[in-house]
Amino acid sequence: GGLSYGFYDKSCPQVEDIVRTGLQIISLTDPTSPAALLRLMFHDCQVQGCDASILVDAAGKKNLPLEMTSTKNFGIRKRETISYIKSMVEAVCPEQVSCTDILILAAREAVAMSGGPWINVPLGRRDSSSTPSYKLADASLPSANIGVDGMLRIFAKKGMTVKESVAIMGAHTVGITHCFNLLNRLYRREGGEARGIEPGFELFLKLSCPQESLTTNSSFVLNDSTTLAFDNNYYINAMEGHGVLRIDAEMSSDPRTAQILAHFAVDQDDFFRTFSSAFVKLSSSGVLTGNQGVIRRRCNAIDESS
Ligand code: HEM
Ligand SMILES: [Ca+2]
Ligand SMILES: [Ca+2]
Repeated sequence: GGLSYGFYDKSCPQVEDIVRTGLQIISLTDPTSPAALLRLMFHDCQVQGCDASILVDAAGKKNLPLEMTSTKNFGIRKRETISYIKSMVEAVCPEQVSCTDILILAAREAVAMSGGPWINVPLGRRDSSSTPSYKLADASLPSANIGVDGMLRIFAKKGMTVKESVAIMGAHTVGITHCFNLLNRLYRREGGEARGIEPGFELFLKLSCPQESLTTNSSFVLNDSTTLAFDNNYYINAMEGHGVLRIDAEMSSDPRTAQILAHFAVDQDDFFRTFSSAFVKLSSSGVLTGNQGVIRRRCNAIDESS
């Protein structure tokens, strides 16, 4: 509701091209940027809706602990690239395009640029004029050790089918996981034996993330074996017991998700189609439109006057 295709046709027809160019420049300097931007979109939309709240830096007299200080946002990277693209957009169409739409378009380009589907997204989102505290982020973002139940609940709230929920998890076909997020999975197993992990792969994860490394925060493993390519390898890996996170692994044995996983592992086209409809649902959740919210001039700051 409130979003439309071609929203900027009159006010900023160049915006989609500018975002694409910006992302090409950003990925040349760091080819892992597309993955970071895709996760950034999810973490923004999950907390107070898609409203660029995650981009705001604490500043001035309102130096509050904002959502970025939540440990659930550990590993979030590349927030500043949205401000960079925003400045490119402002130079051509000042005060027309929201930071939120730029973030969604950047995530869309991130998928396409990595070899995934090109997703047609409706636009017209506005930016929040308030930012939640870290407490809302703590409560709204999934824990790194979530299982199938919790995952399905999160995406059902966004109107996704089970198939779409499995498809949106395919975002883990790109990017990395820091060892910090594997602590519970590898060394503090409260629920007993891990499901869906092949012993050789578990050994590999433990060697990549020795217990001592978990406090240093910088070591990581790849989310799938083709970490820069948006493909269906994530599902093939998960079927073989090579899922990195608990959710990546457990979907292969849960009766609600196993067959969908097996299907995406052999049908990349259907994965792409289903991912696209799931992406539109995720990126349209809890949005501000019309006269709600603002169009920020700078993505990382909320003007005291507005
Ligand atoms: C229940 C759902 C999910 C859980 C529990 C989860 C958990 C995680 C965790 C723990 C990481 C590792 C972060 C790090 O250590 O730096 C990660 C990475 C990532 N996630 Fe998810 N995720 C979920 C859903 C999603 C969704 C819906 C998307 C996007 C549509 C997404 C995209 C990504 C991407 C692209 C990365 C790699 C980020 C990078 O390379 O910096 N995830 N996820
Ligand atoms: Ca948000
Ligand atoms: Ca991949």
